[in-house]
Amino acid sequence: MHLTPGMKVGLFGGSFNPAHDGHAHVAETAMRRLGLDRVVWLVSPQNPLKSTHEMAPLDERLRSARDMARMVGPRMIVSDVETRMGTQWTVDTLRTLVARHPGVKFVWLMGSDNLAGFHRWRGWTDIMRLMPMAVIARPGSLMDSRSAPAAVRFSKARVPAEQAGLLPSLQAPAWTYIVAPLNPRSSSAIRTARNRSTEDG
Ligand SMILES: Nc1ncnc2c1ncn2[C@@H]1O[C@H](COP(=O)(O)OP(=O)(O)OP(=O)(O)O)[C@@H](O)[C@H]1O
Ligand SMILES: O=C(O)c1ccc[n+]([C@@H]2O[C@H](COP(=O)([O-])O)[C@@H](O)[C@H]2O)c1
Repeated sequence: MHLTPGMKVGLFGGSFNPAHDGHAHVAETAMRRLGLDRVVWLVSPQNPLKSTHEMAPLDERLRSARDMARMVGPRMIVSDVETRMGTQWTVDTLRTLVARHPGVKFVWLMGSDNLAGFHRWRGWTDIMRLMPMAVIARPGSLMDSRSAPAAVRFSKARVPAEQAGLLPSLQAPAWTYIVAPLNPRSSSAIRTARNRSTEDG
């Protein structure tokens, strides 16, 4: 992936099983609100906290992410770097990318459902100290964003959403919670609908 020093780059990890317009919404919202030059869709070999059941092969998920990212625009990059690195842990991925791309201003992007369980991720406090983070609100997980253990632990590092444009240039830990217009799509709902239509017919 071609990134140059000074670029503001969102890192957007996901299973993308399959990709959908909720993902496009996260990438587009982050790009606009944070003023990002690029968003890298990191297609995960396997989320360590998710079941392997129903996980489509990587090639299929990469294709799905590429099709959706193309619709967002030319600033999107879809990457299988985690598979090539042989890691499924975000903290390892982020450490490697920071080391490989000196001077790039990275921001970790995720939906608000992941904020609730973020304290169960390996090395989560290290992730918070590695790069700023932007959380995009998602229906069904609109818990008070102040009550997640990660939000409590890093409450002093929270930046108001109105100042999200500053985030890529801030020293970590720094994070924001963006309540954009909500998008209800989920990969699991798409898989359920597909399975139902196969059974029906
Ligand atoms: N509709 C949405 N609104 C906000 N964030 C979303 C939305 N859909 C996915 N995300 C975020 O995108 C990232 C990747 O999500 P993922 O690929 O697991 O899709 P998913 O729809 O959550 O999948 P599943 O339903 O199988 O759990 C996660 O950080 C997730 O929170
Ligand atoms: O590193 C971890 O402990 C960890 C635990 C859960 C999820 N993640 C990452 O979070 C991102 C979103 O995952 P998912 O399955 O919700 O799309 C994806 O990049 C995963 O690798 C990472």
